[in-house]
Amino acid sequence: MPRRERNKFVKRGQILNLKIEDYAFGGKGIARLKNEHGEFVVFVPNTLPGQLVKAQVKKSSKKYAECKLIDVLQSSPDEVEMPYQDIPGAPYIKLPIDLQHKYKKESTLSLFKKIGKVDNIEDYFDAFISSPNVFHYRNKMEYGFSAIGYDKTKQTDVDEFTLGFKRRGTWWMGENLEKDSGLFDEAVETHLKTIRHYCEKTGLPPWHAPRKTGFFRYLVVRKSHKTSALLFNLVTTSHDLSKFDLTAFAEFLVSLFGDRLAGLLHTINDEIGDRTIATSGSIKLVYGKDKIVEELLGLQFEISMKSFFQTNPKSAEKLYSKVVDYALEDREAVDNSVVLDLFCGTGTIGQIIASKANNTKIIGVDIVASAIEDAKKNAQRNGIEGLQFYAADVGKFLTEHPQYKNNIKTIILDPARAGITPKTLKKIINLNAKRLVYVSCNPATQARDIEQLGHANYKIKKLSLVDQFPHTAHIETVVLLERR
Ligand SMILES: C[S@@+](CC[C@H](N)C(=O)[O-])C[C@H]1O[C@@H](n2cnc3c(N)ncnc32)[C@H](O)[C@@H]1O
Repeated sequence: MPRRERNKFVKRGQILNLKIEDYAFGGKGIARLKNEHGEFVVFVPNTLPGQLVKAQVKKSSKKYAECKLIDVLQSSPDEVEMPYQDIPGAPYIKLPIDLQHKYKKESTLSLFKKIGKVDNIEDYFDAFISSPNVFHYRNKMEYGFSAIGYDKTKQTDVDEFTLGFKRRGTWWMGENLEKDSGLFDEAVETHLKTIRHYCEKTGLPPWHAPRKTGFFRYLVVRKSHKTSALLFNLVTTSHDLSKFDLTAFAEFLVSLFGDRLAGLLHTINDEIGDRTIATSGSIKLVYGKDKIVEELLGLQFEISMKSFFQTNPKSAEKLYSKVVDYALEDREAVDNSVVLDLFCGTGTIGQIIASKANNTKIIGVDIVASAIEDAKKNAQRNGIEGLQFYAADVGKFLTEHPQYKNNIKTIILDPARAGITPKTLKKIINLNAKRLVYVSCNPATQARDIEQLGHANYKIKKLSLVDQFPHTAHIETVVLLERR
């Protein structure tokens, strides 16, 4: 054994049984090991205080180790029975929602203290906004086909046609979704096993991840919470396609969902990478329409299979209302002026502000051209004027448009999980805006950026947390910053 490994408290690859005692940001359970040298901390994602878990060490240093969860050996006394199937995407579903909120709030605020260096963050805390629907809140789900399943009794891999999600912690094994997971549409998930039986009966093979062969790959479903319409996308390889009757599959879906079925798309994806997004490849409409319409705060949005749209629309309404409240709190900094909506996606926030403010011009910028196209169409559809959208990298856009420097009072920021790059953040600071409303789906990178903004005299005025994804570790934050 190498010397470095010998000196460590635990070794990489080692299997440990751990009692989880605490909860760290991002859904990491904390266990503590003790020996004559003192205490050693072990993090295990997707676990919660009170559980006894089996985990494997992935990374080990002198002070702590990071593990991968293998199995929950004993539930936490806080957990309650649920009528739903346990899936990797909802590791905390058995924890009462109030406790989930408590863990999310405490761990997020402590992150702002540690990374953001805001010791008195509690003083700025405004609201914890719960999701209006705690269950069945999602509007999109990606189910995967697999040729390898898991035999629970024998605790081993088996050759099996599965449709559902990956087995927790594995990339090669699938697990059937036999009933409602409590996250997406109840009827779709109740019927998923019927869809699986239909596909299995064709005799065509599901995807075999290690061999990278097979026909059936994914079934993606989008739902409009406004109209209940369902849009399906069946992803297969091209091999054996002539043996599969797509029209008959569409008719079968109609027999299950009736007029809820808005459309069926078929995607051919022959790429071998299993991590390929399920909607990449050549896409063709088989039945109905390729779009569904969703409503948010009274505005209508057309959503295609590929376009980004908030996954929990009812909660997104709450999130957007908070963003708009913060922005409109100082009308003088919004009315009769230009507001930048940076990382605007499909332009939702900008449209809501434009519909409520007086004579405000919104400039939306996003790097994804199709999102900008959708943003333009949506603004037109809603009859909202005063919006201009640009498909560009925010950093490049700001370099190419120096006219905004010293001319902007309010900026909306809603970057992706990685946060804002230091170079772009500098350009945003140089705009010299009075107020920033910074929305984030990853408070860890937001806290990092807020530390930098602090050096440029932007101070937090208010902070709200929005629980967009109950039963997961995710939390969305809205922070209002003002320049002193
Ligand atoms: C969280 S989403 C924003 C969602 C948007 N506010 C909405 O409600 O539809 C983050 C967005 O940042 C965009 N993005 C990522 N990197 C970018 C960059 N360098 N420049 C511009 N946009 C970027 C992504 O395309 C994505 O739409």
